[in-house]
Amino acid sequence: MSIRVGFLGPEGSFTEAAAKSVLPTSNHIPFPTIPGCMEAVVDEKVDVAIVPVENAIEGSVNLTLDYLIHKHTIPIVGEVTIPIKQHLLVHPDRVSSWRQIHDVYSHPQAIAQCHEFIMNELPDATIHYTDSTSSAAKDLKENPEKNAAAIANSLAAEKYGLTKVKEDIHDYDNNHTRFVLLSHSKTMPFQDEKQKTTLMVTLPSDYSGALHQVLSAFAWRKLNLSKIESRPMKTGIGNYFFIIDVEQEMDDVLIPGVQAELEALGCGVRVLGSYPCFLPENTPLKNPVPSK
Ligand SMILES: O=C(O)C(=O)Cc1ccccc1
Repeated sequence: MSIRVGFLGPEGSFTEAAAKSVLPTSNHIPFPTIPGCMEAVVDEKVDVAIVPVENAIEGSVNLTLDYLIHKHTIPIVGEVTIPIKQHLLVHPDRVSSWRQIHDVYSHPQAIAQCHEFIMNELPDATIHYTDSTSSAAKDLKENPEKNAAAIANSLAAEKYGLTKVKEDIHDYDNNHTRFVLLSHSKTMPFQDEKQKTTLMVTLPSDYSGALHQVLSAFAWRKLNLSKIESRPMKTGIGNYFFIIDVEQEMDDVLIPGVQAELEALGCGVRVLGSYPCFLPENTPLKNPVPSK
């Protein structure tokens, strides 16, 4: 039986593209929201959920991080990173009059990735946030009377019969999004050379130099970190969780050693997952260095 993969839908979202790049032969099932997608794993409606976690222009997807930290402890079992190209889509009847549109609909991350474009080209338009880019596109198809545009990808344009009036409207070229796969089943049918382990760390209160000591535990073991992010514990100003990505898989010595050292300092440590990182072919993550 093929794996049931829940993704942030409806069809035509970037998350669907990410899901199909890493698990092409699975049964892909759309869910309207990021929390809904995660709940589907908890309720065993799907075997894996795939949700966006970080964008190269806009940074972390806080809804995903907070849900992972506060609501459900579903292990991260994989990561996939894909290029993101945002386009301005309108109903075919509005192609020649797109500069007169009143409303722009999209996911908050997409709106933020196209902030300069909107400011320069559609300064008077009202912004409306949607649960996904594809739901914005679907809504335009279903309501052709709206004098509006959606920001979404080519798949959504095709799927919902909309016209791309401006292509590649994201403000920076090197636009990528990282998605995580969440599942209670440990093995996923893909492998990659690159592995990561994500830890969530809380610091003891009133302890000077605590974060420095946390980082030292990784540094002297020569464990490379690719990301450190703080999120509020939601218990009061100044209380944070630190989410730390280590560039290696869980082992028997080094990461357990970090964990023991941090716990001895009074920190709380939770392993959110140790997983392979999938990069579809021809996905350079950085702009090429210009030749002299
Ligand atoms: O809304 C989508 O299509 C998503 O999959 C979330 C998202 C939004 C913007 C950039 C990358 C992913």
